[in-house]
Amino acid sequence: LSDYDALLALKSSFSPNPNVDSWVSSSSPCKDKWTGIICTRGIISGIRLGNLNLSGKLDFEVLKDLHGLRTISFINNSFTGPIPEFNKLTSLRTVYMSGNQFSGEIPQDFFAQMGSLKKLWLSDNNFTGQIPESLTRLPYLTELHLENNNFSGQIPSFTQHSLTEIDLSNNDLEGEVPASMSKFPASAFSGNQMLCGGQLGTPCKSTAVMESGVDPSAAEKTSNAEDNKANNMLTIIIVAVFTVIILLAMFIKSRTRQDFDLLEKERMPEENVEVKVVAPASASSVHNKKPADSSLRKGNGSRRGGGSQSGTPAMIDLVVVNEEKGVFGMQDLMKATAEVLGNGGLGSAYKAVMATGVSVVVKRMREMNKLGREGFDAEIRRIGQLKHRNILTPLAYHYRKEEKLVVSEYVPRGSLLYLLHGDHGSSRPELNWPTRLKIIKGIVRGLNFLHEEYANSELPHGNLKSSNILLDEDFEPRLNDYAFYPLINTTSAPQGLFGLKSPEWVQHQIVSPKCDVYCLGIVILEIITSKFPSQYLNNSKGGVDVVQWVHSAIAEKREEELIDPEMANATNSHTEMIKLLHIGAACTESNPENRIDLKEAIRRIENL
Ligand SMILES: Nc1ncnc2c1ncn2[C@@H]1O[C@H](COP(=O)(O)OP(=O)(O)OP(=O)(O)O)[C@@H](O)[C@H]1O
Repeated sequence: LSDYDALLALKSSFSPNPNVDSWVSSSSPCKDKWTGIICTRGIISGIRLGNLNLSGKLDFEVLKDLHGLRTISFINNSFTGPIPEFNKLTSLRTVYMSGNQFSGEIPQDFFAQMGSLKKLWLSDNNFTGQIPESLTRLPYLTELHLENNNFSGQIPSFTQHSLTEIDLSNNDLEGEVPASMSKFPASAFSGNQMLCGGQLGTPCKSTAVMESGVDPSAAEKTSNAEDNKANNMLTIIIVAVFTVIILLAMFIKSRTRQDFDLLEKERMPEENVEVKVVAPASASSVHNKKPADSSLRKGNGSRRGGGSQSGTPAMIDLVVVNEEKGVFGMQDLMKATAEVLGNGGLGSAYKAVMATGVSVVVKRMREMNKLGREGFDAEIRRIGQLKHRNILTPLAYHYRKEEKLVVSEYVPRGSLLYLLHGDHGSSRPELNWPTRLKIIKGIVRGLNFLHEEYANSELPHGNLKSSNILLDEDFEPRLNDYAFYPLINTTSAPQGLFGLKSPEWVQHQIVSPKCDVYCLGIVILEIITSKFPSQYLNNSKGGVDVVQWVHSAIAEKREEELIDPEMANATNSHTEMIKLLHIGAACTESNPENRIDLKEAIRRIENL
């Protein structure tokens, strides 16, 4: 369906109404300003038909091809029936359906494909049944309004940090408000008779009492002895719960520090013990330049490596492979304030701000035993020597058989993934075309550098994706987590490296530098469309299949639809954007034989 056919089909799905008389086939939705249609440079980005006395049913499936559509609002009308299938529109960011007469249960997985959804308003309707659990898995959800309905059952646990506004008041919800939602005020839950928990001031009865189905008024009539027993049980449970909470809080507080502690505690007995340490040939470690393969006495005095007491033999804790940010050791990391950044396919990442003011990221790698200590040392040392403005060079590493650390400079603006899809509130920097083009050019320059440095490698980068592209203050990109293919255990590599999500690996386990070109294509399409690629997910649930989308749009000559509406005003640059979409498509050809090579992609991009 063309845009205009799609809107006319939507119109015919609800009852005739003079308020949408401007929607007629002889005119155009954007140019002729159809009622409620919001266009951003010729692309339909919103439908706002609130307070227009509309009624009947809504068929949203007909809007499936409106790829620029981000917002729909039908508030305060008289629509009836079950929840309309706006979940077929997987790119929607805001949905306002409050103040209608929608009714019935919402399927639990209704929102499973709506990975971009940020704001959902379904308040003041007649919905029943449980709150759909799929809402708890929407990564960018910020506002959720379900108040004044008849939702029942327990509240599922919303753990998203993005969620800042929630209203579940005046429903029939029951049970305990999940602990993860304690930051929300009592008013968010009021008017639910059977709800209990901290902020409501109604302590919950013990599970045993609730599950036994005993009516509280009947319980009151039971003997004093039973009351006392129940009260005692309740007290024990409350005390236990508080103890657990306090322990948990203490544990979380000390967790990050412990994480670092663990890294160097080799679980040695307390008495002095001889350990063999293979000292890297020219390591600039904090214990500087030990002779290779030296036998070092390790005891209580020197257990906590990183304290570089001169002359004290100690285990080599942190091997500095690049001194650009100075020389530091494990103890400096241990003294640092640390925070968890995330958990990726290769391991978890922590930010640590050291006493010197230098901020670093420490990444714990789990599955890197393919080469052994010397091989690992050689590879990281080699990476540590790389110098290119679009490459983030690691600063140091720590080696243990069961776990490795790689330390890099912290890049304050964070990743391209966060810039494109993160929740920035109102402070998200404008992502105009020149900025996006600059980012893409920086990425290919960095990638080209790696392909030259690792000309003999099967997979020079191996893990190119938006979370591994960090941006400095001027939006200059720096590639991260590259050249790990030779290090990663064979069985873990497909899970850990995005390069192995290329079709030739998935189908035939073929690895080549062209896998990096495929990843580059995904990043290009992600940057132009601002869509989260489904290719980044392991379960193909959520995100947008940008490859399929671009290939079909090109075949049908409707590439304009893919361009992020935020860039719609840059009319002079649309030709360039479409050229870049074609380059992205050529990079993501599923057959590597038909895929352009990196040099060709770079030549075309540099010509833009
Ligand atoms: N040096 C850094 N500076 C700033 N942010 C960083 C840095 N390194 C990683 N991050 C961010 O920390 C988060 C977690 O990183 P991590 O590398 O663990 O996950 P990932 O990139 O999603 O997966 P993978 O393990 O496959 O690389 C990501 O959002 C990433 O962009």
